[in-house]
Amino acid sequence: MQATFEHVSFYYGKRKALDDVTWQVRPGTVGLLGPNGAGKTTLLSLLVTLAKPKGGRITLGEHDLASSAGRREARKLLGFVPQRFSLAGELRLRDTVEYAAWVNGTPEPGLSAAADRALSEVGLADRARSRVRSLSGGQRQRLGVAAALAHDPKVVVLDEPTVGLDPGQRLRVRELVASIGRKRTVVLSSHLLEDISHLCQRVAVLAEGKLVFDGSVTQFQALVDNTDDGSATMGSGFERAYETLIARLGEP
Ligand SMILES: Nc1ncnc2c1ncn2[C@@H]1O[C@H](COP(=O)(O)OP(=O)(O)OP(=O)(O)O)[C@@H](O)[C@H]1O
Repeated sequence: MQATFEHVSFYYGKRKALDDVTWQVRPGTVGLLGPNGAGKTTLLSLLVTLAKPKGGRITLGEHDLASSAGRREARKLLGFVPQRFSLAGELRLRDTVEYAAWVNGTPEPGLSAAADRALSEVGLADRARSRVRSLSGGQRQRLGVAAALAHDPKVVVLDEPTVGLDPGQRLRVRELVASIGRKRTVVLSSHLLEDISHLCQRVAVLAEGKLVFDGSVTQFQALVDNTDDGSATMGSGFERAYETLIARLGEP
């Protein structure tokens, strides 16, 4: 499933958060990078129909997100794990995921099966009857992913899914995102270059609301000067490519 942004702009009041963004999300896993305030969350909010662009056009598959009918149909195809979400501690995991499936249009007779499938996909099937409040941070994050998967979306959008997790939990969530990406189109925003380099086939970089890079991981890594043997800079080729790109933006 493909999503297309054509000359998309977005403002908060007079503040421009996205500036003439033209971008194609193709099947596979794409990583969205950029400094703080670059516009990543805004871009994802537009993609998942939480906000409407002030200019330009977004389509998901054949659905134009400008119309309410288009947004309604697109929502059935989209799963979203926001940067911050709250869960009701008193609810059991299965009820939480069933509710998410229902909200996203899954018909009543299929709710229980949908919840079981999603909980099993995130490795929480054995906790289906536990209360949400008993979960660890990593498990809560995986429950959020289960809620986003419950209606079996074709495109899954994750905003900083590993933030605040310890290394073990981060690895588990990363493995989960990798497995989701084998079956679905995934858009992943993360500050952790390691997450992106491990999981993504393509990379998009936003800076000050503009899309300043869109290409394959190989093209991204080729941004590093070939004559640079890396001895002067710490970090992987991926990290050096990102640093090179951001440094170039600051040049006159
Ligand atoms: N609700 C809002 N009202 C006003 N300005 C906002 C609002 N949300 C975001 N902005 C501004 O829009 C710009 C883009 O913000 P956005 O949150 O999309 O960036 P981001 O790349 O996701 O940042 P971060 O990495 O810090 O999460 C920033 O300058 C931010 O201050």
